[in-house]
Amino acid sequence: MTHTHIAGSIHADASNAGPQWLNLPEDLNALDPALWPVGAHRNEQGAIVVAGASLTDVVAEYGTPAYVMDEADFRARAVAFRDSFPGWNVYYAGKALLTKTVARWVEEEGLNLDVTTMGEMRIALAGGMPAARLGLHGNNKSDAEIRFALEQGVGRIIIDSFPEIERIEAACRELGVKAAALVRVTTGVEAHTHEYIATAHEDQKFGLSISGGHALAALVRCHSSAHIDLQGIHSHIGSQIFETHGFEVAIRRTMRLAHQFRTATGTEMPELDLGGGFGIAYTSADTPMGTRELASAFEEMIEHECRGYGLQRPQLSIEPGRAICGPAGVAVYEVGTVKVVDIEGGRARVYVSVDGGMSDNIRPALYAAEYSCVLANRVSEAEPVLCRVVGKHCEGGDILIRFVFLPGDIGPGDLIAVPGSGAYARSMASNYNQVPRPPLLSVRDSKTSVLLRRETLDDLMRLDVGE
Ligand SMILES: Cc1ncc(COP(=O)(O)O)c(C=O)c1O
Ligand SMILES: N[C@@H](CCCC[NH3+])C(=O)O
Repeated sequence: MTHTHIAGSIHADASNAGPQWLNLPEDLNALDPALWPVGAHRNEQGAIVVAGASLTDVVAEYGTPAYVMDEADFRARAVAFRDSFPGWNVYYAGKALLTKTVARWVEEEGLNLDVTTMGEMRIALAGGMPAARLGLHGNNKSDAEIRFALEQGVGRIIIDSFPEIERIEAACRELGVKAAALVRVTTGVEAHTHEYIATAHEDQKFGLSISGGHALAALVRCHSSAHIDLQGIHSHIGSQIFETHGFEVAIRRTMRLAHQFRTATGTEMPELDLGGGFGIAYTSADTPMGTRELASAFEEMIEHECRGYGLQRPQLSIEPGRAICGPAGVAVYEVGTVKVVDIEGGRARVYVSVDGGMSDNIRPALYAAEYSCVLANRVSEAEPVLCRVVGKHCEGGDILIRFVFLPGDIGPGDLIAVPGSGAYARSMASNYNQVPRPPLLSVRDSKTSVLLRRETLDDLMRLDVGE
């Protein structure tokens, strides 16, 4: 197959250089190890290989779009958290990506699992995660969810409101059990991330405010409840965070709250859960922290606060999601069209359309999240061209990658692969435009397994029970 330079004379000159953070890569065929599953490389034909499987072979069998997870990479990242935080409870946040198999990997690597809904509880249990190792979150848990969690013996419920305390007490009374619980608090931290994924500033739906006094009132209320076994304080400041500063403020405020709780009740708070939110690299401009670096920063901050208040070191917990599954997953798409569009200033933009889009990755549309991609089925020596990768949906905002340099001979039938697609892509996927959701495949020692099969039009037709 010959590859024509469809993008014509559009070169990576200054006027088409894209945003400041985007560097012109020295080698467009290279795979930045900061973005890709460990060991990802190109084979002799130039195709990308993940965990021993070439993406061209994988899509020849399963089609595109597809999410491809490197099982060993996922497990290694889970183990890195487990081993970097010895003595801590590490809960993998299932909202980032959860299937029965993923729950099994998490269980086998000795992590616990954070779930948010009946669906997540059911999948986690079906995957063999013991109920005692589940933590149930949610700002609007239903009675059915609370009851199910208590019946199954879910290890802890993270309480998010006063009405929920009453609902839990009522269910406990009925079932004759006591609920282990933490109270999620709002620390007022303005995490440096997108507004929609920052969760500790005051004006949002999660948790009970420390500054408003609701958090302490809820803790005291739970402490005195005959039906609740209060385990601790929970804080989650947001997601895709790169610095420790926000966590430092959260630790200071939650430890002061623990001190106030001891003053009010004479009891030390047994546990502090700092939530998740640890950022990953989606483009080469991102610089996430390592797990050991995070652990020692947190340990130091907590020790400092404990010393200051004369508190014992509480049991500590974290809930990483994205940082475990995100970099282990790659999304593969087939290019359908390449179009050069004139834009202002006599410039042009190259639109590369792929066979997926906002239905399989809503993050760019929802959070203006940046991604990167490379040509996946071959190498190319063509000149780099600044491209915009878009999906196939009826929506102008259906943009997967706003700015990326791709070889100028990219064309229909080529594959592109998007690293960092293991988190919040399949788990947030939709059927917009009646598009069936892609399969989730995992590769281990060159062998590919299906974790979630591709949805079919028959699946969609079966849901439509109207006349
Ligand atoms: C309570 C809670 N814990 C953990 C997480 C996981 O976050 P991340 O995937 O960014 O680590 C989230 C999501 O932001 C969350 O809401
Ligand atoms: N879903 C978000 C993160 C927040 C999810 C959990 N509170 C993302 O894709 O980045």
